[in-house]
Amino acid sequence: MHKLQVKLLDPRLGNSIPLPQYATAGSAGLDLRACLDAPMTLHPGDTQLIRTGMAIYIEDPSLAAVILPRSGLGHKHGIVLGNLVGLIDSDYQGELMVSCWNRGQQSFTIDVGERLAQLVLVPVVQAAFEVVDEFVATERGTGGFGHSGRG
Ligand SMILES: O=c1ccn([C@H]2C[C@H](O)[C@@H](COP(=O)(O)OP(=O)(O)OP(=O)(O)O)O2)c(=O)[nH]1
Ligand SMILES: [Mg+2]
Repeated sequence: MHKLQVKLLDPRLGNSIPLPQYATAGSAGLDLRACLDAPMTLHPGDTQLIRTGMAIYIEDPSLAAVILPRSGLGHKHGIVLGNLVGLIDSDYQGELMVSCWNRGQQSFTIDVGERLAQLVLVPVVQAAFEVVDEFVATERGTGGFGHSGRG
């Protein structure tokens, strides 16, 4: 298991609000919880930046983290991310924030400590551009955006 430095920025984290954890042995994501002072209602179309009460320092530039929606909240309640996906840089040391967007038709109340989104650690390959005049030809070439047809 990879070690990840974490700062607890809210005294409730690890006490009344559990620290994010993998729900099962095979889980890819750590559920991030809403560090709210009181329940917050998101009306249809609303977006709010919600604190998680914690900061991580990934440190290794060959890693990053992504914040993804939880499928149940997104599918059943329309609660997804205002930025669709959050990308956490390896050198970011600030509080992890979740942009919460109610894309649904009904208001939704986020409870204090509710699991809102999930954090997934991912490998990253940083690239250095090498400018060329021509690429080695491929079968696809410049075809894209449905070039290979449907079905
Ligand atoms: O959902 C998110 C997305 C980003 N971040 C933090 C970590 C990330 O490293 C930093 C910057 O994110 P990003 O590069 O996506 O945003 P930007 O708009 O390009 O801001 P910046 O100019 O600070 O890079 O904000 C979050 O806490 N939550
Ligand atoms: Mg950026």
